[in-house]
Amino acid sequence: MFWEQLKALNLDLFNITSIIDILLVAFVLYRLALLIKGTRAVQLIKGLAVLLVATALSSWLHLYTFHWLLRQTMTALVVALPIVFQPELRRALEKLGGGRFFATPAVYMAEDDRSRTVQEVVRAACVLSRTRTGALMVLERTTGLEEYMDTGTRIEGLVSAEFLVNIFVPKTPLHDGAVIIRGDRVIAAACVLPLTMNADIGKELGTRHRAGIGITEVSDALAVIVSEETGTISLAVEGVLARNLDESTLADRLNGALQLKQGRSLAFFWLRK
Ligand SMILES: Nc1ncnc2c1ncn2[C@@H]1O[C@H](COP(=O)(O)OP(=O)(O)OP(=O)(O)O)[C@@H](O)[C@H]1O
Repeated sequence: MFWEQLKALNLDLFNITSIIDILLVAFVLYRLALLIKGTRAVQLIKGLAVLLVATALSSWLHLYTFHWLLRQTMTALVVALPIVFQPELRRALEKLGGGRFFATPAVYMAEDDRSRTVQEVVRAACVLSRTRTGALMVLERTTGLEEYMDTGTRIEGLVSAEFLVNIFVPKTPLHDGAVIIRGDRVIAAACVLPLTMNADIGKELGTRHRAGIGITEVSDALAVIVSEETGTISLAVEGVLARNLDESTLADRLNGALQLKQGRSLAFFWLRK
């Protein structure tokens, strides 16, 4: 039936294969873009694009010596890149082998699973707040946070409030640093995050809050911070810190921020389901 419809549309096998080909390439490029977004590989790709354009232009304008110089630089880069980016390449290959290339970020999860994750994170934050236990929980959205996960200890356990509370118990091995959550999994704990350099942030805020804000400046992640000193719960989004949140406000904001932005990657969302 489907086949006949396609024939009626005058599409031959070559065209169908081409469509599949294009879709596959688009899918792989999209996943790669997600993987490198927010990492130092982005700068590298921008640099390479500039070099490529300059090489093409120099050839077109017959600037032979300059063109020769650029070509030599490109050749040297092809040799140097695998060495410089060895950790990133290894990580990408490990992911591919471990099936994590296809892991689902929370924004692409089914509504029920996502709200369960939010519920558990909020419950953990409230318990930690009551007991004045310092905590930093990062929820990955579309930017890959692999490089920060690698600074901590891999866990890959299902998110639950009890589990999260347990991680932040003082003097236990994983309590220092941040927990990073992808979808419904705690991927890593004791992770080191970049500190914000924003001078406008209150002097009373220490490194936990600065690290929480910092990660949201270099990625689209969300950071839930519980203060050890005051027990207050804060949420950092896109470099902005909302402080003193109560349970329902935190849940609303997390749910809102994790919802798939309208019109964004709906085809991919469908693929994930
Ligand atoms: N770069 C970082 N990445 C992740 N966690 C960090 C980082 N720097 C500090 N931390 C965490 O923050 C803790 C220190 O918090 P600090 O008291 O300086 O911050 P704070 O913002 O004042 O928070 P609190 O209100 O809980 O005291 C460290 O023990 C560590 O767990």
